[in-house]
Amino acid sequence: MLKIGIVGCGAIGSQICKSIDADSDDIQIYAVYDHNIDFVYALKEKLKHMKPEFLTIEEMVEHVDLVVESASQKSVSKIIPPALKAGCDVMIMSIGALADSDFREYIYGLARNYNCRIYLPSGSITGIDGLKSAMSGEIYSVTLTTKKPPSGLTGAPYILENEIDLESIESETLIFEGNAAKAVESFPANVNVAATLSIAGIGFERTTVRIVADPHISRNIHEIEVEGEFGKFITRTENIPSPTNPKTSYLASLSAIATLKKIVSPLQIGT
Ligand SMILES: NC(=O)C1=CN([C@@H]2O[C@H](COP(=O)(O)OP(=O)(O)OC[C@H]3O[C@@H](n4cnc5c(N)ncnc54)[C@H](OP(=O)(O)O)[C@@H]3O)[C@@H](O)[C@H]2O)C=CC1
Ligand SMILES: O=C([O-])CC(=O)C(=O)O
Repeated sequence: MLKIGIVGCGAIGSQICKSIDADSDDIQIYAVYDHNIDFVYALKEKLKHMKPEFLTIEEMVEHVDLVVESASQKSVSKIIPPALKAGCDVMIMSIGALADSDFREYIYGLARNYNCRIYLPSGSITGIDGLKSAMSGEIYSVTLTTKKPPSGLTGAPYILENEIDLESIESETLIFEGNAAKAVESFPANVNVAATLSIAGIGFERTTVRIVADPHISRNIHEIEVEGEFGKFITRTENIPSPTNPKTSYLASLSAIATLKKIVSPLQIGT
């Protein structure tokens, strides 16, 4: 039985709990934590089989095998180092926090020293399997084009700093183009997938990101184009947003659940 603790009980954390509660004999939600205490109690009430404890990160690492971060980029530095130092594996959803190369190397070092694993789910994109395979040869370019309804970009630092009036956008508009390092810093709650692509592929400096606001779409669309020695692939994922957080696609939660199930399965499929 894999005992897990979840920090962050919003769209992704709640969906993980509900799905594991409904359908897993091999995984136990042992503990949950969110700084919105009401969210935690509301979630606990919805679970039919499991009765997770409400524990802080310092408390939960004493009991669980794996800690899931589904909170925010800022929370990652508070959650992941103590979990690894306590010998827990970790799964990170706010992958943009790993754009900081010093922090990234620090947690890779902790994982090596404490013999732990760091899981980074594919999230709301498709094509990570192909990119990982292609990385065994030379890659020439990786481009992510993310298209969201303007409302899905509200509150992003780049939007605020550049005083972009999202409500006045009437047609498909390119809002940002740059490398993944800058994209993740500018849109921390929108393009964690750019960080996932960078880590799986050619890095934050060489991965290109385009962010488009389109008032005529209701889905979060991620298009990925990879060119390399192998040839070229293109993926396009049209994501239904999570009902409780339109910035987050439902597939991101499903990907976290699939990663947990993969950990406890004897069958490892895909690259
Ligand atoms: N890898 C991927 O493909 C994807 C990653 N994400 C990322 O995953 C993370 C979770 O997403 P989602 O579930 O939609 O987010 P939500 O905002 O729906 O839920 C996150 C919850 O965690 C809480 N929280 C934030 N910081 C802390 C902290 N330090 N300690 C305890 N609780 C905290 C939040 O509270 P409050 O809001 O009050 O701070 C909120 O209740 C986000 O960072 C998001 O950007 C999202 C989609 C795809
Ligand atoms: O869920 C999505 O569509 C993508 C997202 O928010 C992220 O990568 O942070």
